[in-house]
Amino acid sequence: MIEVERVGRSFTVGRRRARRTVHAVRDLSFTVEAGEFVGYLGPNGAGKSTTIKMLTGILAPTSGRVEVAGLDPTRRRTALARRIGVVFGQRTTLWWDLPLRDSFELIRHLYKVDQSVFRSRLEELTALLDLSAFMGTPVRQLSLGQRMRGDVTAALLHDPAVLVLDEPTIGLDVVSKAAMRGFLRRLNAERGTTVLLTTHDMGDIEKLCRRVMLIDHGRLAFDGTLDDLRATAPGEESIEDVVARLYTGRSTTHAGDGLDTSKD
Ligand SMILES: Nc1ncnc2c1ncn2[C@@H]1O[C@H](COP(=O)(O)OP(=O)(O)OP(=O)(O)O)[C@@H](O)[C@H]1O
Repeated sequence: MIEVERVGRSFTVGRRRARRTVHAVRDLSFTVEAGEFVGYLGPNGAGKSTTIKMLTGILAPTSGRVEVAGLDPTRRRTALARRIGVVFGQRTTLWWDLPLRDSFELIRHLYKVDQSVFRSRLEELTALLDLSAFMGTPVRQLSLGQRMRGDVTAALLHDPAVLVLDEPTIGLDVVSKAAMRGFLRRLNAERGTTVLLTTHDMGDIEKLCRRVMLIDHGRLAFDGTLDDLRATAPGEESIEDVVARLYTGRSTTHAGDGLDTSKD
């Protein structure tokens, strides 16, 4: 469902003499099969957002090949938009001044979702995400948790095969977080939606992901199951500590995972 083959993305920053190249993503390869729920971890600045932008067609790779749901994201961005849903927890894709209901209606038009499909999908998502109390509320007046549920709904109205989530639980209280996780788990288990999740919340990873990929300095530093991840640091008690070890490069390499924390 997602194929990333030897992908690199660099940026030129600074002016004149201060000009330099930032390698945000380097020689990155991985595959995500249909129906998987994969956590995509990495410290700040590791290259997660850059990867997501390449998967969704916002950025073109400098080198290598990306394919999502059978399409090249950069060349077929519009076609791809019908097959994937994207949620950026830090920003909304909804219209700030419009009631939630109207934002959904606009999305229906943009994605050309059939009216009857839209109605039944919205009804289902409204029930699952408990939206009815604030459907008529302008997005600017929604709480963060309500807005996030609205954004997730917006990303799923066209029933995409792939859902890419960039920090979907950021800032949510424990109850809202649990509800969001429960919803995502069901979406993956019952509808078979493929999910790629970026988060700094290890609770998300433990509760949702069987497989975890970890990127550091633009390179894939780990790809394995949650148990494999724990096995990289047997002495550590929590998954936070295990991941912190990997981030700081103090961990010993887990057999076959090719941990690489070099900073060249
Ligand atoms: N448009 C850009 N121009 C220049 N440099 C960029 C650009 N976008 C990203 N970078 C750089 O690329 C590197 C990777 O950034 P990216 O946003 O992908 O990291 P991230 O893993 O998503 O981090 P965070 O967890 O903080 O969101 C960083 O060094 C960042 O400064």
